[in-house]
Amino acid sequence: MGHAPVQDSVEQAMTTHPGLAAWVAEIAELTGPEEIHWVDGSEQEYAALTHEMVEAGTLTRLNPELFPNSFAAFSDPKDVARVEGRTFICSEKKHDAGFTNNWMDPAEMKAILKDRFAGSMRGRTMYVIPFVMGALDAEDPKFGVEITDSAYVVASMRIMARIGTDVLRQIELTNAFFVPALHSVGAPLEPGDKDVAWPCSDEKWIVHFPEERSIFSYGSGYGGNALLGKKCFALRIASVMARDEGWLAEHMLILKLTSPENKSYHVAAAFPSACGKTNLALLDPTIPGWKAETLGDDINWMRFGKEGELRAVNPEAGLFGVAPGTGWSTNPNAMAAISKGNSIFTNVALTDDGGVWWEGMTDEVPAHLTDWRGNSWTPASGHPAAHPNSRFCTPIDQVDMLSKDYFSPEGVEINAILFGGRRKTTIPLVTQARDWSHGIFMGSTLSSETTAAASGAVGVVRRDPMAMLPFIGYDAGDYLKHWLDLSANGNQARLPKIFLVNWFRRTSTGGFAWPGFGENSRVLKWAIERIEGTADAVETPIGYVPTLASLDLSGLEVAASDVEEALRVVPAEWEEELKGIEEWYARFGDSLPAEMAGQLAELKARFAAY
Ligand SMILES: Nc1nc2c(ncn2[C@@H]2O[C@H](COP(=O)(O)OP(=O)(O)OP(=O)(O)O)[C@@H](O)[C@H]2O)c(=O)[nH]1
Ligand SMILES: O=C([O-])CC(=O)C(=O)O
Ligand SMILES: [Mn+2]
Repeated sequence: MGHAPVQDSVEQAMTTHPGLAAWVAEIAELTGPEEIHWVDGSEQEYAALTHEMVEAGTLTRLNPELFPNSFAAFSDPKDVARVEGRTFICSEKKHDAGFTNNWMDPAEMKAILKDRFAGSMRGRTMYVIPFVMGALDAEDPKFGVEITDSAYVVASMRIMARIGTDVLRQIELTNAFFVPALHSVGAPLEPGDKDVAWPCSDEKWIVHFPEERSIFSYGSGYGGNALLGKKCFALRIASVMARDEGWLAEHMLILKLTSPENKSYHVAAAFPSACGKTNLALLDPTIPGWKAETLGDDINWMRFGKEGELRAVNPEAGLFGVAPGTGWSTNPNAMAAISKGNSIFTNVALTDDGGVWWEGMTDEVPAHLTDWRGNSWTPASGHPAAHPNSRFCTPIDQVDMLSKDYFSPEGVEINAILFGGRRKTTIPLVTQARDWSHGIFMGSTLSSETTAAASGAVGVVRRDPMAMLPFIGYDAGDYLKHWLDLSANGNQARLPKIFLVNWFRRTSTGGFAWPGFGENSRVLKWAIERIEGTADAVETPIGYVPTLASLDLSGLEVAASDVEEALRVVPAEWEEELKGIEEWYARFGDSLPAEMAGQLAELKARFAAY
């Protein structure tokens, strides 16, 4: 049963933190691994782990001349995305999970988890990963420890977060609280069993206990299901910490823009999964004289500073980006970062010379590939070579345009917040909110067509408040109230201006009305000119929309009529939209803040008078 070595390793006292030592011993006893490995985060350890995974067939080493120190992994075809239907918020009271979350009684859930995790690591190594989200020298560093039986998770966590011995020593030194995050792929090995390249279970449980701030993830090895510092901690658990401690944990990129006049601004933007955060975060502006630098591409922790200004930090250390659509023409900054190597790719296609490829990477499609399922592929195969949710996992410090402020624990002052979704109709390219409260309303009614980032149907319009629908760790109405209450304490004159954007509107002939990507710099320029009070706009019932002349379209090879289509406010479309918003707000019941109900009533009144 391997119990003796487990006890030995625990007693070799890898930590002086009594709570951590006890938790590790308890989990080892429950899950029964063959050995325990305390992750030190070193380069040697990474080299050894990736080497072992290559030997085991979990990783393919890429051609070092193309992608140095880089690997490709291929998941089980049933384990390719976050599983929202299997994700739970187990608060003591059902109401505290709200209508947007799956809930189960904590005691009932604990019993199920205990049963699933019992013996779940048999025949495997149990890794203990101390990690911190955000800076280790932050005023109040947010620690976690992930226990996992997946070496792929260890290697990926090393890219995505600060992990290892330095973090462990700091946890011990300050006797810090840490979020216990337990992960198992749920595929124990019995003596004589041969392992598979991507072990996982058909049954998946992604479970959060917000009151005790703990995470249990069973059955999946993929992305946000398994790299527990990311969505589970830095959004779901952190959103609850943020509510209790007076800050915000958001699904937002952070971007710094500098104008030709050398004035700098910081933009935060919340778009649902696979709706353009990484791309906007790594923006390559097409308008002359503007400079963009990135601070973050997925998660943003914000708090009010001493002067009541809203400050943002990115708690992550890597990019876990959607591969398809990331190419030299659309996102050269991401491509340059990836090309430096030190990356793990998951579910992309392999080229015959040992590199990787995905749809949209190059204009020219290779004549032959090995697709993500390991089959020989040609352009005639009739299906994509890379999975639509295939990902690159790359250290953020390989991004040439990384702002030096990324490393500052104080973060940067946010001047503008964008909310955006993927909508074929209705939502204009950009709309400025009338004021802060109206901006929160825009965020609370944000909608988007579903994508491959979560399992389930793709292309269905759903409401996604602040792009946080799958990530709010408590009641959604209380979450809106928290935004409103918190910002009331901020310096009102310095609150960011809020904008709603949609890069994905279609023309009547079906194509994208707006070219997107680097051209989105034109929209950001307009937003900044609105902050400065210099750009024109039309006041519509939904907010301020650019006049055609107020957008800088110089050098843009797009028909003015397409841009006009992108900007239109069509009352018939809004009649439908208002119905959707009403249905959405009805679902909040009593917990909808009155201020938001008031915003909806005002919007309806403005349309009635339009
Ligand atoms: N048409 C169009 N497509 C875009 C634009 N920006 C991003 N995309 C595409 O949208 C998809 C997802 O973009 P990402 O930037 O990776 O999305 P994300 O929000 O970071 O996604 P997550 O990592 O899942 O949170 C990719 O296929 C992109 O090519 C744009 O401005 N216009
Ligand atoms: O969590 C993941 O698997 C990837 C991601 O960033 C998202 O879905 O928003
Ligand atoms: Mn994301």
